[in-house]
Amino acid sequence: MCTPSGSEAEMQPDKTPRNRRTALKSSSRPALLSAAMAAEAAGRDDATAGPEDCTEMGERLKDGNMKADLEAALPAGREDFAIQCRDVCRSYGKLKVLNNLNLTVPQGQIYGLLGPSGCGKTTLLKCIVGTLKISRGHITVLGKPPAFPGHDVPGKMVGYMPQELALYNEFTIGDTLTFFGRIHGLTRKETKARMDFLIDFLDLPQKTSLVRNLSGGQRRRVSLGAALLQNPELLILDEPTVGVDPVLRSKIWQHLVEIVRTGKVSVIITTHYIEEARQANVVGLMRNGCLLAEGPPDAVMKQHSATTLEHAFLQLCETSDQNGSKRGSSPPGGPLENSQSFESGKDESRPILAVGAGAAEEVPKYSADWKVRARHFLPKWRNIAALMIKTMVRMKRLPGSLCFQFLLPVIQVSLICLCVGGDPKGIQVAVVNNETSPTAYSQSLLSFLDNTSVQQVHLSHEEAFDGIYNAEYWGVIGFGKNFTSYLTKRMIQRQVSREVVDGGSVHVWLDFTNRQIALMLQKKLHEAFQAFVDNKLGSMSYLVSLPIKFEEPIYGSLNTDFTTFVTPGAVLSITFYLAVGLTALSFVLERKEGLLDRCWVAGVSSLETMLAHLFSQLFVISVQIILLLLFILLVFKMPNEGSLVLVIILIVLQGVTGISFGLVISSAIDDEQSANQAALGIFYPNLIISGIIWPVECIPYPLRYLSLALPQTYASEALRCIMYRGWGLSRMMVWRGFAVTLGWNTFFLILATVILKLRT
Ligand SMILES: Nc1ncnc2c1ncn2[C@@H]1O[C@H](COP(=O)(O)OP(=O)(O)OP(=O)(O)O)[C@@H](O)[C@H]1O
Repeated sequence: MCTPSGSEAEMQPDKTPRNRRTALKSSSRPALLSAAMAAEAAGRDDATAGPEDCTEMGERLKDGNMKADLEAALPAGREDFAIQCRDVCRSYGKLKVLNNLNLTVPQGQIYGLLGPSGCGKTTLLKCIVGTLKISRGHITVLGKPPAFPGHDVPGKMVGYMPQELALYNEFTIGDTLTFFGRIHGLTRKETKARMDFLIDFLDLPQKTSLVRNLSGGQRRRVSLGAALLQNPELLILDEPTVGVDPVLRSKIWQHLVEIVRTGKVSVIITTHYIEEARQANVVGLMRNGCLLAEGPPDAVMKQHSATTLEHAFLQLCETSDQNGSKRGSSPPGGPLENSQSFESGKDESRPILAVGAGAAEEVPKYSADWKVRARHFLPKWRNIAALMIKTMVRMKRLPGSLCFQFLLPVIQVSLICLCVGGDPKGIQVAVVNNETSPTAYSQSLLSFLDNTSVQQVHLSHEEAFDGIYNAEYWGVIGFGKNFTSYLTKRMIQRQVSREVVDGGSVHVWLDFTNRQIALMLQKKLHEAFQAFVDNKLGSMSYLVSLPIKFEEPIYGSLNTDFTTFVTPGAVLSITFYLAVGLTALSFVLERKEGLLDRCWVAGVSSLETMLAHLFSQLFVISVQIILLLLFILLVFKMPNEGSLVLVIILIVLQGVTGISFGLVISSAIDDEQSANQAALGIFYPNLIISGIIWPVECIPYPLRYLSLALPQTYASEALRCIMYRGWGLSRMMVWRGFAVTLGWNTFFLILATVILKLRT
C-alpha cells in the first residue's frame, strides 16, 4: 500500500521526508499550545488570535518563553509528517479564506480539524488534495506537493471524502465502489474483498441498492466507503460523521484509530461534533483562516482548564475575539498593516505551530525527470476505461433515454426525407373557364394538369377572386371565352395581334406568400401546357412560347425568396426553443438541490411555482423578441403588411408556450441529461413537421394531421398572414393561430402543474 511506485522512484526530491518517517505515539507527545492560550497564560495583554493575527502571534512566539515551551513540546523530527502546510494563503476573489495558515499532520496519526462553519476547513482540504491552488505558501503531502508530477496525490495514495458526497445517483453501491476500484487500479478480487468488508463495516444495504434510493446517512457512508476503498496512506475526510448515528460514528472512529495504529496511515478529518475529535491524536482549532491551536486534545483542554474540548475551543474563540477587538482599536499595528503583510507576502511569522515552522525553514525543492512529467500529463487508459464503463453503466440505468438517443437520428432523417423537398399535394386552385364547349382547348389543357397535386375548383370569376383573397385557393387559372379560337390563330399564323395573344393565353394569378407552393403551381402548369402542346399541336405550331401569362401575384411578389417564407416560422421556432431552454432544467436542478421541497413545505403551491417561473422568464423572452424583431424588420428588411402589435403578441405567446413546455419537461424528468435530451430531441422533428422549413402541404397525410396538431404550425401560418397579407384578427387563419397557441399554453401549464403535484 505504501510502497513507492516506479514513477516515484524516478523522482529525485532534494528532501525525502517520508522516507525518514517514524510512527508517533500520541501518548508520548507533549502539548503544542496555541499562542493565544500561551499569551493568555503569560498574562500578556496584547495576545491576539484573529485571522490577521497569525502573524503577530508568531512573532511573539519566537521571542517569549512560549517558544521554549513549544519547542520542548515537539514530538519528533519535523519530517515525520504526512501533511505540512506553511504560510498557506488562499482567497476567493477578495475574500481571504486561508491566511498564512500553518498546519502539520503527523505521520500515522488522526488529525481532527475543528472550526466554525465557514472558517476555511473545506478550502484547506481541497488545497491539500490539490483540487484548489494556493495563492501563497507551500503544502507537502506525503513527501511532495500535491499534484506534483509522478506523485500519487491526488491519486491512489489519498482517499478523499468531500463534504458534498459526490456520488452518481444512477449507480448502485457496488457500481460506485467498483468504479473507484478501477480508477485506483485494484483487481476485481481486491475490489470485491474491500467491498464486502466496507458494506459490512459501514452497515450499508446490499450492494445492488441504487444510490438515489439511499438515505442521506447511507449515502454519506457510501462516500466514506469510496474514500476507504484502496486502503490509502492518507485519508482526508470532510465531515464524514454528519447524519451518521452515534453507534456507527463511534465505529468509524474506532476504525480510524485502528488503521492509524500501524503508523502507515494518516487521517485528517473535519467534524462539527467537537467532542468526537477527542479520539484524534492531534486537533487543530481553526478560525478565520488560521489555526488558533494545534495539539493533542488532552493538552489543549488542560491548558484551558476545560473539561471538554468544546469548552476549550469556546475559550480560545473568546480570547481571540477579545484580542481582536482590542487590536481593532489600535490603528497603527492594526488590520491594515496585517493585511498589507498578507498581500506583500513578506510576513514570515508562524502563528501557532512550534514544530520547526519558522520562516527560515527552507522550502524543499522537488524535481522530476521528463519521463515522469510526460507520464503525468499523458492520459491513463485505465482511468479512461473506468470513466467509459461508468458512462455505460449510467446509460444502462436509463434505458428509456438510451433508446431515445438511439432512435432520434433515424426519426429525424426519416422526417426530413418525408417532409422536406416533396411536392405539395391537394393544392386547391380556382378555375375560371369561360369556354363552355367540351371540345374546347381549355378543357383539354386542364386534363393534363396533375390532379394529385392540383385540385381544380371551377368557379365564377367573382367567387374565384373572393376565394384567393381569403386564402381559400392558392391560385386562379382563367380562360377567356375565345381561348380555343385565339390559340388556334396563334398556332397557325406567324403574326397575330396583341388581343389574339392575350385571348389565346391562360391567365394565372398566384398567392406568393408561400413560395414553395407558388413555384410548384407554376411548374405543374408548365408541365401541363407542355404536354398539351406536344400532344395536341405537335411540331406544326408557330407557338414560340407556352400560352401562360402569370399575372401580378395576389399576395407577395414574384421575387419572394425562400428567406421570406421561412422567417415567420423561424422566429416562432427560435422564440419557442429559447424559452424551452430557459425552463427545461429549472425544476430538475431545484428538485436535485431540495429547493422545490423546501418551498412546498414553506407553503408554495405547484401552480404558484409554475406561474413564478413563467412570469420571470417572460422578461427574458420579451427582450429577446424585441431584438429579434428589430433585426428582421430593420436590418433584414422583411416586409410587414400587418399590425406590429399582433406580431409581437403572437411571438410572445409562442414564447410562453415554450416556457410551459419547458416546465412540462422539467417537472416530468429528474436528471439534467435526460431533460436536455428531451428538449433537444424534440426540436428538430418539430421544426420539420411544423411546416417551418417546407410547407405543411408537402407532408404526407398521416403526418400532416400530426403537423396540424403541433403548437407552431397554425401559429406560423397566422404570422405569415399578418406579415405578408396584412390580415388582422377577424380572419380565421389569424385567430386560429392565436387560439391554438393559447390552447397549448393552457394545456402545458396544467400538465406541468399536475405532474409536479403528482410527484410530490
Ligand atoms: N467557490 C467559492 N467561491 C467563493 N467563496 C467561497 C467558495 N467556497 C467557499 N467560499 C467561502 O470561503 C469561506 C470558507 O468556506 P469553506 O467551505 O472552506 O468553510 P468550512 O470551514 O468548510 O465551512 P463548513 O464547516 O460550513 O463546511 C466561506 O466564507 C465561503 O463562503
